[in-house]
Amino acid sequence: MKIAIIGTGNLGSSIAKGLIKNKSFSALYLSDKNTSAVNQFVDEPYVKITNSNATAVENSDVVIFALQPRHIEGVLKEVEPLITDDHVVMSVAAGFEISRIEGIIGSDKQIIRVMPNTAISIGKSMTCLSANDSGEHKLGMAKDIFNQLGTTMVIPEEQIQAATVICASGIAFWMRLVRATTQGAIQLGFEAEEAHELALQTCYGAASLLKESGRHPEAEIDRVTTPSGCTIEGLNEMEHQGLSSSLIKGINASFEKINQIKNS
Ligand SMILES: NC(=O)C1=CN([C@@H]2O[C@H](COP(=O)(O)OP(=O)(O)OC[C@H]3O[C@@H](n4cnc5c(N)ncnc54)[C@H](OP(=O)(O)O)[C@@H]3O)[C@@H](O)[C@H]2O)C=CC1
Ligand SMILES: O=C(O)[C@@H]1CCC=N1
Repeated sequence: MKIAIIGTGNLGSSIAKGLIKNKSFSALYLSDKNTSAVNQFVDEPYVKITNSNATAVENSDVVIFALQPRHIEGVLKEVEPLITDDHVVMSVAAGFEISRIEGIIGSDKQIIRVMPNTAISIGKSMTCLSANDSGEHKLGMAKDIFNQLGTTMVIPEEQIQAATVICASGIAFWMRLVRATTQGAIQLGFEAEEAHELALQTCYGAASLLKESGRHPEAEIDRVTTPSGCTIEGLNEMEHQGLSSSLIKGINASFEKINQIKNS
């Protein structure tokens, strides 16, 4: 499989890193105006780094557009004459709907919207996928690619905005919680590095326990909260201060913003 990534910034370079780690391509073209984020891969076998989006498209089967919403339209117009019926066009651009891509390259082209997060660089992304009618039969192939880089879920396109908030932005929300826990641990007397390790491994343990046990978070919480103990004291204070409510409000604010991006 010959893959091109156009736009190798934060997310494009993360996807490249994950793909290179897995060696899951016969050629990987990485195209950007400024390739500094991927120059580290210059000696990797079958990886070609270029400033030419056209070269990347012409030499690939799958083209992943990892551009900011304000740039994707111009680049799609630039390479549109080179996109054939055999290409699978993937876009990770937040808020940029399949109908807008179809409006530029045609609804007969195979198009898949892909919404990963930056953990794709280490093979731990939650990646949501949606296709247009022409691209529907390529969803299996897309799942094969992205299952090597984490977990995938095929969803209707109407839900991609929500998935962007929960999974793509969501990784930042979780990191902020880790950071806040670290700050609390420092206040309780740990050195910063120790505090970070304590917070991180505890967060990792919580996610792993839920994933492996399949149990509801509240069932696991019940196993931690000793009656009249310190855990329920802390949890109740957090809820009095609006922990769950503030997370849900943040998720809704993020969703409102992405809908503004969609309509701009
Ligand atoms: N970052 C994330 O975690 C996630 C991002 N997304 C979406 O992915 C997209 C990319 O985001 P992100 O990686 O953070 O953005 P970045 O700005 O980091 O990356 C975009 C890259 O595209 C380059 N670029 C701009 N114009 C062109 C062009 N004409 N030809 C080739 N390359 C060009 C930019 O160069 P320059 O900087 O010089 O303009 C930059 O290196 C966005 O649409 C975002 O919504 C989706 C999920 C998660
Ligand atoms: O913040 C953003 O708009 C992009 C989309 C999701 C993650 N980063």
